[in-house]
Amino acid sequence: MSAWDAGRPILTAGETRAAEQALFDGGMSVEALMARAGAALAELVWRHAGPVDTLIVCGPGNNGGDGYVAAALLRRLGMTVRVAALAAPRTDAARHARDGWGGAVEAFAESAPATVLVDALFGTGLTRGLDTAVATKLAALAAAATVTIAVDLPSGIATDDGAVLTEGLPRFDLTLALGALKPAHRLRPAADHVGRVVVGEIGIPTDATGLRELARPRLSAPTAADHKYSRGMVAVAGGAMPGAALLAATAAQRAGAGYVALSNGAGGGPMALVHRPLEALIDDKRVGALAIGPGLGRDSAARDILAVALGSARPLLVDADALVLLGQPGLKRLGALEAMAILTPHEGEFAKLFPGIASDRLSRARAGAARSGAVLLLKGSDSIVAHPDGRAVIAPAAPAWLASAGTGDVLAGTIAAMRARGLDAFDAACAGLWLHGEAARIAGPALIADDLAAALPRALEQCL
Ligand SMILES: NC(=O)C1=CN([C@@H]2O[C@H](COP(=O)(O)OP(=O)(O)OC[C@H]3O[C@@H](n4cnc5c(N)ncnc54)[C@H](OP(=O)(O)O)[C@@H]3O)[C@@H](O)[C@H]2O)[C@H](O)CC1
Ligand SMILES: [K+]
Repeated sequence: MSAWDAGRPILTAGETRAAEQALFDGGMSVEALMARAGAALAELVWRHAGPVDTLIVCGPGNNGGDGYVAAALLRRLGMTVRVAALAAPRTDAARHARDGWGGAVEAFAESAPATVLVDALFGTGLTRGLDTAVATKLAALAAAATVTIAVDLPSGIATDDGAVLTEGLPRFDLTLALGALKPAHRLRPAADHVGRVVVGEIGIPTDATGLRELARPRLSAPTAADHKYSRGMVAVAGGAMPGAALLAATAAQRAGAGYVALSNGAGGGPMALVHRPLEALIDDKRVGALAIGPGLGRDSAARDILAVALGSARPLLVDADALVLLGQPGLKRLGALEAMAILTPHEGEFAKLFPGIASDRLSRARAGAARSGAVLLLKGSDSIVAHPDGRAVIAPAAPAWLASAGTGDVLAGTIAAMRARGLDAFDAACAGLWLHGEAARIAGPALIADDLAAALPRALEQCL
């Protein structure tokens, strides 16, 4: 199974509406779908919070409708549940749901807090930030609650680009994503507000998605028929700063490559690391991935090394300094390569390589991939892998301890190992990214890049 198929689908607001419409066209009513959403919400509240007093705040759209349905179901279970409305329902389905609740509806502005707060104010239909009074009240209700649950999305974040449109928005404990994840559940800063995300299956079709969540890769263990080259041969083109290239090379070894060679190294590193000149490596057809950038430097020698790498037919991974040196002519050459390359910029490198692409991170990653003809991994706490064909994968937040020197070099080496073992450029970037995040979890607080490389085998073990 490819990394693409394995990941959970992520739908934008528009895609969610289209998917729901497909159900309606097939004869399902909005009310029936809302009944499923409300049942999923009631079950979540019941299971997670138990029979404690609950306040469900409902907005005017179908997000509010889900809240009324859940309120009626929870009342039937004997729970003490109150409903407060920000405004009267504006859709037929939401009106129908409120009628089904039939109980008292408090005014949102005057509602008293409860142990459990359920936010059903706005979901995918939010078009702007909350009014200040609404935002202040929501924050006060959340602060007074023991458990906070958001329906589909915390009210006040944009569904598609991860923007937080509302100041003082609470951080929820739990979010029930209806039908599928949305980009805001994974893109920061919105993702900082969703807490644990549970997907409530309501039967909407998700096959048409171009976006998925990063999934654990499935990797085969070596068999008796394997030898060091069949397990993947990685070349790392070193330069001015040997430590960074050494980290990348070590990571490639620890990520399971059978043979790793480093050029321009200053010696040192594991005994199993082979030191060979770049010229000898680029003509070696057994090299399944050539990583360039970590420790390369930006001087004229670095430019020469990059030119040699770009002239080779080996599958390339371009990182760090090499991204900065690449420039527009280099980008053009990348797109024309036989083997699809992988670019791994952080935001700063991305901005230098793709001036003028100013948009949200997801759109930027996709535009960079399309413009370069390469798989692009935009690094950050919510890393994104984009394919030139438009597909993209978002990684769940990785440990913030990763913000430390050399961790990017480890990522480059890890991805190179995945590419050399035979994965295509997109799957290799996804697999490497997953292993990197998992290694960080294993390495724990105050990790340094060396620990990360050392933790890779245990991360790899989980994929076999
Ligand atoms: N579509 C379905 O059949 C189902 C959807 N589900 C749930 O529904 C929501 C999406 O519902 P929708 O009605 O499209 O949108 P919302 O409930 O999120 O809100 C739309 C209304 O809110 C107004 N609005 C938007 N932003 C604000 C704001 N900042 N302040 C005040 N009012 C706002 C908007 O009106 P405007 O014209 O003023 O923009 C709408 O009246 C989805 O998230 C699911 O929870 C069910 O799951 C299944 C069926
Ligand atoms: K909500």
